[in-house]
Amino acid sequence: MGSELIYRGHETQTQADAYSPKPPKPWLSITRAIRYMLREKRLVFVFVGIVIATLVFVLLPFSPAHYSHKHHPIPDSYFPSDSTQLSHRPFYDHRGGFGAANSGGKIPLGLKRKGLRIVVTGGAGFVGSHLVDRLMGRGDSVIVVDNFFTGRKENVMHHFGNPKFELIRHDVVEPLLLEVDQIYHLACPASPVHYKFNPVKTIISFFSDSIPFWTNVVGTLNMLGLAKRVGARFLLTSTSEVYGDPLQHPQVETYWGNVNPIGESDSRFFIPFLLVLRYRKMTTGLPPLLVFLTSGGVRSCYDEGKRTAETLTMDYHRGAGVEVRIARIFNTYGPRMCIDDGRVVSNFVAQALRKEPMTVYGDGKQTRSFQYVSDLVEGLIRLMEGEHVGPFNLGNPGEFTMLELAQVVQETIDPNAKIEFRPNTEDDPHKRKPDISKAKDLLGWEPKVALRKGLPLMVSDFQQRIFGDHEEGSAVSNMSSS
Ligand SMILES: O=c1ccn([C@@H]2O[C@H](COP(=O)(O)OP(=O)(O)O[C@H]3OC[C@@H](O)[C@H](O)[C@H]3O)[C@@H](O)[C@H]2O)c(=O)[nH]1
Repeated sequence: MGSELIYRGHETQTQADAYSPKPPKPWLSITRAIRYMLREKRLVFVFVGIVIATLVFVLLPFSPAHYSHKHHPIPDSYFPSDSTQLSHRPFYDHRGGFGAANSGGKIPLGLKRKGLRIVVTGGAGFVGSHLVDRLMGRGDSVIVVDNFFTGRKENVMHHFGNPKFELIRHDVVEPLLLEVDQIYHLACPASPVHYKFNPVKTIISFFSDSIPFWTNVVGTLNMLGLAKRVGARFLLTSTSEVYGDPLQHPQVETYWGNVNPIGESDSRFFIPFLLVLRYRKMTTGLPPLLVFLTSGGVRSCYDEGKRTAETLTMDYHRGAGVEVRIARIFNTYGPRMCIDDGRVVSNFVAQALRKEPMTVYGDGKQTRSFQYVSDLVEGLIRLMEGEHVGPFNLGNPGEFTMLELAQVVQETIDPNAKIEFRPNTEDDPHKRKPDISKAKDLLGWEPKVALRKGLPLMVSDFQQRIFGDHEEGSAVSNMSSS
C-alpha cells in the first residue's frame, strides 16, 4: 500500500513536469491549460464545480446581516462578549415576546408558552414582593432577582416549591442573562435612610459596592442591556423624587422638576462619565477617586440616579428600539415594608406600636400623598401591559401633612401616641402630590384604597412582625376602635 502511494506520487510529479515547461508567452500557457483541462476530465469537473459554486453564492446571497439585528448606536454594554451570541439563538423566536427583534416568527405547535416569563429585580422587597404575588397569581413564571440589601426572603418564601417561581441572589450592578418576556426593574433602596447610607451605589446600582446612584445607573443599564438582547419589555420604577422640591403643585409628568443635583458635593456631573468609563474596572474594586467625589451626596444620589435611569431608558427606547415603560412612584406604604425602614409611615407605625413618640421632622407641615401598595401594583401591571411608554405618575392624590399623618396613626393605633419634633433633613421636599390625569385617561387607573383603610392592614403586619402573634390582640382592639 505504501509503495503504491509512493509510486503514484512519482507518477504525478512526472506528469506535472511534462505539462509545466516555462511558457514562452502567457497566451500559450492559457491555451495549454485549456487543452490540458480537455484531456484530463477530472480537472474539467473541478472547473465546472467552481463555476456552479460561484453562481450559487451570487444568486443566493449569504450575509451576516441576515443573522444580526439592526445596527444600533447603543452598545449592548456591560455583558460578557460571549453572551451577545445568545440573542441569535432560535428559542427566542418561540416566545411571544414584545421586542421588535423577536417579532414575526411563527410559533411552532407545542411550543406556545402558557404564561409570560417575567423577571422582577428587587422582587423580594416591599413593592416587588406584592407585584410577584400578583404575577404568580395570574399564572406567569416569575424570576426574582434580589441582593437582599433591603429585600427579605420572608416576603417571597410562600412561593418556594412552586415550579413557576425562581429566586436568584444577585446584585443588578453585575450583568445577568435571563430568557424573559418582561423585566420589572425595581431594584434600588427607596428609603432615604438606606440610600443615603451608600449614595455612590444608589446612583450606580450598576457598578459595585456603593448603593443608590450605582444601583440606579449601572443596574438600569444592565437590565436595559438584557431587555435589548432578549427582546423583553422593560419597566423602570422611577420616583416622584425626580421632581425634587417641586415648584409646581400638584406635579404633572411634563414638569421637569427642581432637584438639587449636588447635595453637599459638586461631583455629580463626573459620576456618569466615571461610571461608564470605569465600569469594568469597578467590578473588581471601586476607585478611591470615585468614592471621594461622591461621598458628600445627600438626596441627589437617589434623585439624580433615577433621573439618569429615565434618560438611559428613553435612550434605549429611541436608539435601540427597546420597548420601555416608566412609572414615577409616589410615597407608598403597606405590609412588608421594612420595620426600620426610616420612611415616615413605617416609622410612625412602628413607633406608635412600641409606645415610642412619633418623630416628626421639621415643623411637620410638609406634605406627601400616600398610596397603598396594591394600588401601585395594579398601576405597574397596567402600565406594563399597555401601549404607552410614559412616564406615568402612580400615586394617591390625597395629600397629608406629616402632622395629619401622625393623627391618622394615632386614630388607628393609639390615641395617646406622642409626637416629638426633630430637625428636618437637607433638601426635604416641602410638598408633593401627583396629578394622575394621564394614568386615569390612558391606563384607566386610579387608586382605590384610602389611607384610613390601608393603614390598619399595614399595622396588622407590623404588629405580627414586631411582637409576634401573641401580642396581636392589643393592636386589633385599637384598630377596631378606629
Ligand atoms: O420619622 C420620620 C420620617 C420622615 N419624616 C418626613 O416625612 C416625609 C416623607 O419622608 P419619607 O422618608 O417617608 O419619604 P420621602 O418623601 O422623603 O422620599 C420618598 O419619596 C418617594 C419614594 O420614591 C421614596 O420611597 C422615598 O425617597 C419627609 O418630609 C420627612 O422629613 C418625618 O417627619 N418623620
